[in-house]
Amino acid sequence: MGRRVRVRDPPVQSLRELNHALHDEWQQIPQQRIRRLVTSMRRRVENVIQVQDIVMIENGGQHLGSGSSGMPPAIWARGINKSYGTGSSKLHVLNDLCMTVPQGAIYGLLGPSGCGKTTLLRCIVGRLNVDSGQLIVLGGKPGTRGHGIPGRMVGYMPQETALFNDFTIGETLSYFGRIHRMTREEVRSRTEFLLDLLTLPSQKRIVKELSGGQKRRVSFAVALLQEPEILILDEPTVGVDPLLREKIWEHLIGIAKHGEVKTTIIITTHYIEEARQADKVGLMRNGQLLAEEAPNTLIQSFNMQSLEAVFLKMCQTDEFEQEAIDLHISSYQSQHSIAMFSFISSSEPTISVVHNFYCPIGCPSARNMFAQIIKNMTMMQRNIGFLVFEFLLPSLQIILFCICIGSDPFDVPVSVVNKDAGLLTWNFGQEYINALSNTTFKKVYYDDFDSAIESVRHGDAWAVISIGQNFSVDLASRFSAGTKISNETLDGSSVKLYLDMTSQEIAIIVQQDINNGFQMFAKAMLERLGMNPGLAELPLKYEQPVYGEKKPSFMNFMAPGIIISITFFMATGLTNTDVCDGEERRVIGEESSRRCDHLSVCENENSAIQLVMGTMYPAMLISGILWPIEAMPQWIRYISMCLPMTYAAEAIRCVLSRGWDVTEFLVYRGYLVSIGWSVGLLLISAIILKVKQL
Ligand SMILES: Nc1ncnc2c1ncn2[C@@H]1O[C@H](COP(=O)(O)OP(=O)(O)OP(=O)(O)O)[C@@H](O)[C@H]1O
Repeated sequence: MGRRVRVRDPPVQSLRELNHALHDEWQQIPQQRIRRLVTSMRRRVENVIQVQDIVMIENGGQHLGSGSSGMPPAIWARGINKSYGTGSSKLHVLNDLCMTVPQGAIYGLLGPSGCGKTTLLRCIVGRLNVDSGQLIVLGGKPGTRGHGIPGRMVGYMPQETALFNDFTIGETLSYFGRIHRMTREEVRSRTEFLLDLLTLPSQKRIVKELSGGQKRRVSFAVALLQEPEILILDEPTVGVDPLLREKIWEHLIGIAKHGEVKTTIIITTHYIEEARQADKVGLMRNGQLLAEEAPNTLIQSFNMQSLEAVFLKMCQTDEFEQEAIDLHISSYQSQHSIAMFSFISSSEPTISVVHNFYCPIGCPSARNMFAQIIKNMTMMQRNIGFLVFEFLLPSLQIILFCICIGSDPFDVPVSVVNKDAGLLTWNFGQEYINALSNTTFKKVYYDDFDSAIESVRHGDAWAVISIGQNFSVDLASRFSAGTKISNETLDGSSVKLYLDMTSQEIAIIVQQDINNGFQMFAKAMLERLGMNPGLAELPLKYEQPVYGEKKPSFMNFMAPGIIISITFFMATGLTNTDVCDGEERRVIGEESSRRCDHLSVCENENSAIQLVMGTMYPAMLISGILWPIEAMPQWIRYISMCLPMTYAAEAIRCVLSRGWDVTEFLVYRGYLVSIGWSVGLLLISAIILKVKQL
């Protein structure tokens, strides 16, 4: 066991001195013990410091009431943890992180790539919930209903631009203005100001035609638009030239220090030196803040020339030194907290970079819905091709469906071989062939049987109708000889048919019309013999159908399913337009993705479309849209009973074919099942999105 470590109240003048003192002492001690000590000290510090305490501490133990020094911090985080994934793939990103951002301060959040800066910002704006610890933003927990975060109070500029590519700059700002309930006049004057500040081109320019840097500036303008109380900027100066960067910083300092409402700003940047202009910087590594000080204090403490050097020094320290620094900060905080917070309160108000537009989870407000409608209309207007695709193409599909589906085949080529020698003046073979429909069949005559069969084999005809040499004689015998008729006569009086059965629809029509032709021929024969032609008919009588026509059409069966499918595809296409550029979505993008369940389980719109395509066709098949469920195996029928389209298609079929109204069970069941599925999927989407946010 190593020596017991007791953190005394060392008479040190600076963090650096404390670090050295502790470092020397701890070199002898096993690292595991130091880790435990660090954790325990942190807990003790966190336990004693609460938001109210900070106010007290900042004022040297006295509550001074209102005024800048008496204000609680804009952001206060203690011991927050956040991880992604579960089980062995769990990734701890924020580890017991503590952070204090005073109101009206500019706070530079610095750290190597992947250390968790964006994750922290997402927690602050309420896009992610922390796993544990306390996080208070503007006096409340982010994401709490009615708190305003996410919402108008916070402006968030994510790393990705997250803009609507087909919008102009002006339309983009108007859209977000509507979301934030700004008046037209407010939006107009802010637009003018921001275009000038950020040296953006004309507001009529379309976003997708802008350069990368210009897009980022539009994104920045969106974050500044409603003059939020907290502005969070995730690398806002990437791709921005030094002059403009300077101008942006001037503006940030202006709104943090001189604005009517002092804005708190948190800014992440890879240009470390620009963070010197911040009131306070947080140096982040491995999900923790190694230091949180004014830039100059840090530089002096570490005896370095630049903030970048301090940053590098801290990042290059090995694991042991890292923990020593953590420990000295913890002990420093616990033992010198009054001094530290006094420093904070005595410093000028800081700026932190925030920038967000997220609405609280739940139903979008009427205002937001209105903004959405305007946005969708603008997008459609801008994209005529899309409009045609989404609305005209489905209509065209329905028209094409009606034209192409359901009619009987006609002009079907059949090969005829008639060798009938006839009887007296009659040639029954020819008369039978004449009785065959000239609409359905296109008769091609052959002299020999082999050539006729060959024509079917080559795909030139769908059937061979072959009539033997003694057909007339044998047929006459067949009708007159009664029971004494021989098999040879029966065979000779038969028309031989050789069909290509590869197309069921054509084969059925060919067979049906060949039978009908024979009945016509038989009736004509009986009439000529002075007998009742009705004798040629089957002793079955199909009366007027209860529903539908005597000759049903396949189209009538298919139409309901096709209407449902097309409607579904239209809805899919429309909801996908809500997705904006970039992985991050601002307010409305979030809400629209909440609305469509397929997006809630997919990372992006392409995988959502693939998922829709992949699930849509099996669902259509099983729902009895293309073929009756009654013709499917029993186990498939059980599945189809669980699918929404089955009931919807049946309901529409009942309305269209049977003329039923909504009071009939099968019709209202279709509506109820569809509504139930929609509500269920919506709830699942909301839950999935909520869980993803965790
Ligand atoms: N949605 C997510 N699911 C799983 N892991 C994630 C997710 N988002 C971020 N991470 C991981 O969390 C860690 C911290 O990511 P984060 O984006 O917060 O870092 P960062 O400090 O902002 O990096 P950079 O400066 O490069 O933007 C990284 O290892 C990243 O891969």
